[in-house]
Amino acid sequence: ARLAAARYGKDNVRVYKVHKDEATGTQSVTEMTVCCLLEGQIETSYTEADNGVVVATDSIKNTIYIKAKEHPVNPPELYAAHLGQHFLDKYPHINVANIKVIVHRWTRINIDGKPHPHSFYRDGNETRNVEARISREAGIELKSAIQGLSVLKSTGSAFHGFVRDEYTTLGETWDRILSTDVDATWTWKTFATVADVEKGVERFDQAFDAARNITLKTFAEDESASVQNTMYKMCEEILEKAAEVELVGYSLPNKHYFEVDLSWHKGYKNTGKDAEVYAPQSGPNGLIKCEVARS
Ligand SMILES: O=c1[nH]c(=O)c2nn[nH]c2[nH]1
Repeated sequence: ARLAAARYGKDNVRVYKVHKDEATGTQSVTEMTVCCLLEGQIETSYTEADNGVVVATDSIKNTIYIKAKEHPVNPPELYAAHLGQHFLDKYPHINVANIKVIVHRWTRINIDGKPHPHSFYRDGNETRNVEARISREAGIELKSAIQGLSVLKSTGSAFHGFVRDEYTTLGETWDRILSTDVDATWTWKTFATVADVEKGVERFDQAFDAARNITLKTFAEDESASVQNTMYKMCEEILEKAAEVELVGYSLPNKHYFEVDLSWHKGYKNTGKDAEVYAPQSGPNGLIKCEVARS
């Protein structure tokens, strides 16, 4: 037998960092969950119980906190780059750091129309994520994402003209509910160094805001002919907006809402154009995926 692949580290490292603006007294908070897995000349720790090559996962966990103290945690793309590069700089035998940063939402509370200086609420399970691969050989590869942004539209979605054969029971519709949990990713050009990530660092927040706004606007305004076509439009717009992004992807569950026929009860009309009461389905669900490149 031979070791075909290996990476190890610490997962589910929860980190919180507060920024206190002395001038205004306003405090800002960031909460994230970090996974850091290392690759390199570590084979003998698996094959020969040689722990001399092992940077303990406990030390990796410590490093995640230390780098959060030393460096900004925003944007998460920059924090991930600093954290990953540390392992290559410190340990000659470590050649790749795989890092995932999941940033949770703490949205500032508005009290009587005024933003509160140090109070926040969790507005949804939506997260902003970064997956980074920092490699001695290939440089810094960053993939940013929005996950868990649940959206629904009560009309403005159709699905008809699809294959009809002896396997088909689904009726055509020109007016349906569309509901999904957005999982959008955008992959950046490769950065050679952390300095290159840092130069023009505003690109990351700008791309996140653009991706989120484009997703919501296109979802709301597109007279959707299918999930496929609507998500493709989102990809095109994000590519247009973010020059240094090379690839955009979506993975969207189609969370079905079934009409409930109530005609057996006093002849109630509740289907087609009279449908008001529906049965939201937990499963099965459609799952539509795509990746769109610049050209
Ligand atoms: O938008 C949709 N795309 C599909 O491929 C599909 N299949 N059933 N319903 C569907 N809705």
